[in-house]
Amino acid sequence: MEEGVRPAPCRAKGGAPGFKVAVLGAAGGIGQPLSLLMKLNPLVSVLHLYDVVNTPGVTADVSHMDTTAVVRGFLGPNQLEAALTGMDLVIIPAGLPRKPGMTRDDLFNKNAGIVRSLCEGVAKCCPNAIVNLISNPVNSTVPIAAEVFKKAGTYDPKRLLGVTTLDVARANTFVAEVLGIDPKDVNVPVVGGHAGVTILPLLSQVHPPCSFTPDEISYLTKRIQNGGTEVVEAKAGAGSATLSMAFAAAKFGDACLRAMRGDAGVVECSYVASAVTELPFFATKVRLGRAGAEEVLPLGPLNDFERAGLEMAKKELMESIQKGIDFMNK
Ligand SMILES: NC(=O)c1ccc[n+]([C@@H]2O[C@H](COP(=O)([O-])OP(=O)(O)OC[C@H]3O[C@@H](n4cnc5c(N)ncnc54)[C@H](O)[C@@H]3O)[C@@H](O)[C@H]2O)c1
Ligand SMILES: O=C(O)C[C@H](O)C(=O)O
Repeated sequence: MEEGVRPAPCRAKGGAPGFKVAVLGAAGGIGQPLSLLMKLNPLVSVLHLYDVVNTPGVTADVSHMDTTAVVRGFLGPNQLEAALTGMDLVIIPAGLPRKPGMTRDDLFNKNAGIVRSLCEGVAKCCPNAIVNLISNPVNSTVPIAAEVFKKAGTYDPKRLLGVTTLDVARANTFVAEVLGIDPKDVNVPVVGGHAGVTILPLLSQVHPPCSFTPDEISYLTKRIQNGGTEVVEAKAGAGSATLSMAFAAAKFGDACLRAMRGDAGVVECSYVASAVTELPFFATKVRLGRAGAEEVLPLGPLNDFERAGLEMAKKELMESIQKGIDFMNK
């Protein structure tokens, strides 16, 4: 018979410098590869993995990677407070994913309550943590989180960031394919929100500067807006983007940590409280700093096609934002 795992007779290790990061929903399709990627991040000294199922196994597995971060697992609501206490960065991919035929908004009824309870935990146990919110529908879950923090008296708009990095990753990939260059050399700002027409790639502002034919603009805009659905349909009922999302979340989390360390010039697109439009939340480039989204950058010059897209995006976004706010005030 195999011997059980006994506590190691180890000598005390001095706390490694670095940040304490929690992943909520760590046993899920995104959560598992995201936990692996955060365990690889040298800026992370402590990694807390929380879920309502399967965290003991995921934690045992990830903790055997010989990288610096100390990994601890937490299972179920009774352990949420322990998972969150002392955290600097909380990444939230908890909640249901889409199946073919569903919109992200169809997830609202299940995921709104999950995000509310997790954010109540953040407000109580680590009110100064920076929150990276992934759970869909992001256009509504970020306003829900803001309302939770307002009710708790802990709201700092700079610290609440909706993760739209996957839209940028897709835009960079598809644009690079059309231009025949390496995606790592491409940067496409994607603004608005994270669903359908609210995902607005600014192809007039692509770096390196380039121009597209009307056909290319139409193809690229549709493909970027439809990227999530492309994966949902390809997975045919087995969920939505997990691996590319874990990659994108790890990239965004790393940008937040570098900025928290004091690195200058860290700029990423994110869905945040914003005065760039008349809407209370909007995704644009933001400059990240020690306190989170320290500066929300303007849209920059838009062409006629993008201006028309912006109007469509704002109409849908307004409804999604209001739905989130209403959920918290009913
Ligand atoms: N922002 C984005 O760009 C983006 C991209 C992809 C997916 N998503 C969203 O991310 C979410 C997760 O997707 P997934 O594919 O990992 O789903 P999944 O079902 O594989 O995993 C979700 C995990 O959340 C856990 N969970 C459920 N309720 C919880 C709670 N109260 N507390 C903690 N954990 C809880 C589940 O147990 C599960 O392990 C979905 O809402 C999906 O739509 C967002
Ligand atoms: O499309 C989804 O439902 C998941 C996610 O929002 C994505 O863009 O891949």
